[in-house]
Amino acid sequence: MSKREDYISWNEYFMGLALLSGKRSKDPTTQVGACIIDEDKKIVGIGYNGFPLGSSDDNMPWGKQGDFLETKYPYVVHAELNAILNSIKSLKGCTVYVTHFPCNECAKAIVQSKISRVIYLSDKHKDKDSFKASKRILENAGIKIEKISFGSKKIILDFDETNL
Ligand SMILES: Nc1ccn([C@H]2C[C@H](O)[C@@H](COP(=O)(O)O)O2)c(=O)n1
Ligand SMILES: [Zn+2]
Repeated sequence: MSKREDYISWNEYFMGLALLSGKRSKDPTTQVGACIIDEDKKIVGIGYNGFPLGSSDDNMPWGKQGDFLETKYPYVVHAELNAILNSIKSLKGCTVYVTHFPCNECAKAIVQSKISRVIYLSDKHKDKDSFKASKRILENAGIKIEKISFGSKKIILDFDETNL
């Protein structure tokens, strides 16, 4: 019997984990996931966007417009920051896979934690100033930035045990 040839690539594996992590997000508009790996391709941090620990989701707003204090924006912890805060070791030289290009606040945290590469899937917020600032922060710090695309590739997770 010869080996399987249609196994997933490392990029598909780690971005897949970032996408799966984003599925935990309760944000009704944008679900973001991040997965940090070290130079040995070991997963060292993972996260998604959500309210801070202990903040009941039922008491916090998920809106986007109107009174700033009644929107999600001042309260949500971004996926990249959660992945950094959840990390189990120093992140020097690590790579972060993130479903959406980091904002300026996450870019600062990425730089400060010495992550050296950002691989992202979507730049849907690219016209916002915070994302222009973020690109500047990352580029100025010499962080490698890569957009990956898998075309229309889909990975289906089947939880039916009889199909395993
Ligand atoms: N790189 C990013 C970008 C965004 N987020 C979070 C922050 C919010 O929960 C949501 C964006 O909401 P929208 O303005 O699209 O309604 O995504 C993140 O965690 N990391
Ligand atoms: Zn952010």
